[in-house]
This record gives sequence, C-alpha cells and structure tokens, in this order.
Amino acid sequence: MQRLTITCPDDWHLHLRDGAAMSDVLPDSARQFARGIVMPNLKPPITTVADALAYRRRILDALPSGLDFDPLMTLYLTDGTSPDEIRRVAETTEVVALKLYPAGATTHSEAGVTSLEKIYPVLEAMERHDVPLLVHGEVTDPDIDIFDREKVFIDKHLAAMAARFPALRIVLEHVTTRNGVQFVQDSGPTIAATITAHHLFYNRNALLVGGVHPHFYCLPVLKREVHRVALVEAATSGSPKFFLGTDSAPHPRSQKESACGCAGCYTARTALELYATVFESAGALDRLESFASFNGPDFYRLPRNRSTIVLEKIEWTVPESIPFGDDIVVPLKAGETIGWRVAGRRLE
Ligand SMILES: NC(=O)N[C@@H](CC(=O)O)C(=O)O
Ligand SMILES: [Zn+2]
Ligand SMILES: [Zn+2]
Repeated sequence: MQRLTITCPDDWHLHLRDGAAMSDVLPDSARQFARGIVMPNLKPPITTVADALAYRRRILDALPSGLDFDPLMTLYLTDGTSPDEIRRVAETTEVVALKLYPAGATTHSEAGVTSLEKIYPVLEAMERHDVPLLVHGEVTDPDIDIFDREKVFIDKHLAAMAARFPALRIVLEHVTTRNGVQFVQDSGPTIAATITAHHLFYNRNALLVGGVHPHFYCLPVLKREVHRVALVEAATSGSPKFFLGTDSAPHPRSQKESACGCAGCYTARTALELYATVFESAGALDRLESFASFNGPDFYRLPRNRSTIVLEKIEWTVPESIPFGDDIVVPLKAGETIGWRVAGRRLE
C-alpha cells in the first residue's frame, strides 16, 4: 500500500463552535492537525484577549485524552476594537491574530466592521505590533453580485489597505478566485492566503446542478471552473504564500437543509485526505507538505511541527452524518468514497 509521511500539518482557518457541538467536532481536527487558527465568530463574538483565553480553555478541556491540539486564538474586529487590545494580543502568545469580517458578509458577522476607515487606528496598531490581520474578503453591498464579491473587495478595499499599511501581514482567508490568487502573487511577502479543500475540489456546479445541494453552500460561494483551476495551480505551485485552511464550518443539519440554509461546509472529517487527493491529481503530492505543514507556520513565524502524520492510499467511506450537540452535521463527501486515509499522527 502506498504511504505518505509528512510533517504534521496545521489548519490555518477553523471554526470549532462551542459547547457540546464543539466537543463533537474537535477530535476530527485534532486527529490530523497539530494546531488550528480558531475563528472568533461565536455568538456573541470573541472580541477580547480575556474572551479568547477563556474560549481556549474550553477547547482544551473538551479535547479527549490522547489527542494533542494547540488552539491558536483570534479576536473578532469590531468598530469598537481599541488599539489597547492590540497591545494585549501582542503580549499574549496564545492569541495570534485578528479577524476582519465586513458586517453582514458571512455567518455571525453582524457585529463586524461597518467601514474600514473606522478601524484604521487599529490596523495601524496591528502593523506596529506586527499582529497579522485575517480577512474575510467579500464586500456586502447588496447591489454587487455574490459571485463578484471577492474580486470587488480586493479591488475596492484590500489593495488600498495593503498599500496604506505596507508592513501589516494580511491573510486573504479562503481565497476563491483567480483574481484573489493574482493579487496575492503580485503582492509582497506580507500578503498570503489560505485555500480550502472544498474550493480546490468543487466548482459551483456542485452546488446548483441537478438540484440545490445545501451542504455545498459556503461563503465565499463556490465559483466557476477557471477559478478552481487557478486555486489548484496556486496551492500546488510551491509558492510560500498559499497554505492550508480548511474553513471547516459545521452547522446543524436542520439549519443547512432549510428554506434559508446557512453558509459553511463541514470539512474537518475529511480535510487532509481531500487535499492529498487534489495534490495527487495535479501530480504534486511532493508539494503537499510545504502547503500543509511549512508555509503557514513560516508566515505566522511559528516553529514547524516536529511530529509527523502518515497517510495511506486506501479507500474508505465517509459517514452520512456525525453527532453535533443535540443535532447532527453532514460532512463533506458524506456517503462517498475517498482514496486517502489518515493512518495516524506520530509524536516525536
Ligand atoms: N465559510 C462559511 O461559509 N461560513 C463560516 C464563516 C466564514 O468563514 O465566512 C461559518 O462560520 O459558518
Ligand atoms: Zn469567512
Ligand atoms: Zn471561516
């Protein structure tokens, strides 16, 4: 059987939720990732270092014994975030970044930033303290087509922000377009992007052909095939600017399969296996390790993991659902067969 051993990867974009639901999904991430950037979009959001440290404690308490996982915490930027909070982040190793959600752009973004100018003093403090900014890069203007919202955000806002704060490290989270890839490639080393497995795997047909498939609905929404191809090229290019971020975003099945289904794909159950499948099809399995395990820590200036993970080329069937608090969650590729499987993590 073909086996692949690589340095243990990290997930640079992860939603763990909270409470019983978190306890149900956390092992899926801890089984394959040593660390995860934990997104702060709880309800209410995590806006202070104190909130983030308490949330981190809840995550560690929910971790089953025998699994090892280091949650890297983030704060949710609001119009009211103070430059003082940035100083506290810079002094706290467990909190590593702030997340910008334009208000209304995605799940639980109601408390997000209403105008970028309002947070310029905070961005200035982040640049000074060298705290990375993570961006959900979509505009929310109702007159902008949903398929164009990433491109317009880059053209209208991100380019200006990067020019105004040239030393600020920015991650364009879950990049989904050729335009986004191009922007990152053309920018200096302070600009990087995470790429999800589902955006590497699927185009918008998965969502809309033969009926509406709500478990493929996420934001930014799946795009045309040309964009998917550009993402695969970027991920497998060997460029250090692109790294793994699953954006695993579990929602109860009842809220996905609904007249107004919410945005987010649950990918943590199958994540590394899906990335391996994509890299193999692109003839770039030898580049999986840099994308999954080196580029992220290098950008965040954290050590690379010393542990390893073993993938086996063997078919397995993804479960139809898994428990999720008092509901269930449907994982990506539910009921389908995948050709790679994580055999286990090896601590040093
Ligand atoms: N990606 C999504 O579709 N949803 C995420 C939020 C986000 O990352 O935008 C969620 O928290 O559910
Ligand atoms: Zn997002
Ligand atoms: Zn996300």
